[in-house]
Amino acid sequence: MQIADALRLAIRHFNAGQASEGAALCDAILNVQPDNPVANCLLARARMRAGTAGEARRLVDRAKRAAPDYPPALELDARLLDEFEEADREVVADAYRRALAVSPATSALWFAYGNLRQGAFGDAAGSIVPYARALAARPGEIPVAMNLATARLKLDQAEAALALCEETLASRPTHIRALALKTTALFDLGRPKPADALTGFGTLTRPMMLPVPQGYDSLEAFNADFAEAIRTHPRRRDDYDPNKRAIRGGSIVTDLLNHDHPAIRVFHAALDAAIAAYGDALPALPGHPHIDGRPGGYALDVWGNILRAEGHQDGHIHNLGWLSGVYYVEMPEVLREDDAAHEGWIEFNHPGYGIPDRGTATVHRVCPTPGMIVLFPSYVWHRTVPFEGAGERISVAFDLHPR
Ligand SMILES: O=C(O)CCC(=O)C(=O)O
Ligand SMILES: [Fe+2]
Repeated sequence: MQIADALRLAIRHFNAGQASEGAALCDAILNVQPDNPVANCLLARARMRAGTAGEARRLVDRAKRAAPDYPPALELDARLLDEFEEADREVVADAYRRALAVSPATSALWFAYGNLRQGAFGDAAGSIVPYARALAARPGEIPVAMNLATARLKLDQAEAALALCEETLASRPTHIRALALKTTALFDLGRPKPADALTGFGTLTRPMMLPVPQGYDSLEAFNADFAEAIRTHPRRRDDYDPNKRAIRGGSIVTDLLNHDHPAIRVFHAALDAAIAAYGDALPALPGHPHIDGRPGGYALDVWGNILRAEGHQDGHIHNLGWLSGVYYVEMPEVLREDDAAHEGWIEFNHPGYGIPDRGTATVHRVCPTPGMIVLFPSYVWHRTVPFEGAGERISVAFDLHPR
């Protein structure tokens, strides 16, 4: 087989998801032509996908030496520096600029460069043009539109942010991030009424009490067992990635229900009952994205949070859910209904992810008590207020993933 034919076949394999066949062909080509830039880059991309970045780096460097302006080599070089090698942000920025000079119509490169400006550089203004170029190359690309809307909100350009949200919602009316950013844009623009209608405090966002789980006389007795189950859970850990979790200080328990403990078993049924009661009480609001987005079935993702003094949750939303909620298991002494500082409370409508709170949002707060469950659409921003003093604040949060 000619080299050119072998490369075509390798590309066909990769495109069909047959990575090992594609890689075997690239290996064979590189045995004959070790510097072949196409084979080196194809294989490097496969290695990067598989997470073996060191191997990818060796292949990319070889491609770059053989063909310094070969666009895929420059693109892979930038992505390796950015995503795997923890390179200095200036080095990464240079690499993206070099890659963009030879591939000025590659949406993914502009998107990645915009994310570098907004993220590592904290330069929202510098991310606008890259995101706009990304959208020009791929109109309507939702992740780009959402990151651009986020940058617009940081720059106090709520009108432009709102337009981006509406554009996304036109094709995806229940898109969680678009609804969250839209809420903030509306508050920023001094239009609290439609924003409040999205949050629906008292109807869509509301506290209720958990029905007493089977086999227990009271929520108090249940919470004592449940707290013990959470504290001793085999997946309790402190070493979570702060880029992936909103919790600051404290421990988490992932996949909480997946552990054989009597309190966990009965909690699941009580939670399902509470969710069903929430659904039964939902108002008829035709055209409302939370109501229209109600799924026929759902899967539960449940995790635990153990916070100590000064621990808290930054403002966030739950991108994968339809409905989210928090059940309160054990609260420190300091939490009180009459606390003007709201220590340890949950607060709604303060945005997160670096989006400023311009003081125009309708902030709702709930003082959690053990046995309480607070439910809210997954697009409603929420955070917790840090608290001082002794004791642990144990909550169990969950998402309903549409199915
Ligand atoms: O503990 C709380 O009040 C909030 C928890 C939360 O928002 C979460 O775990 O996602
Ligand atoms: Fe949350």
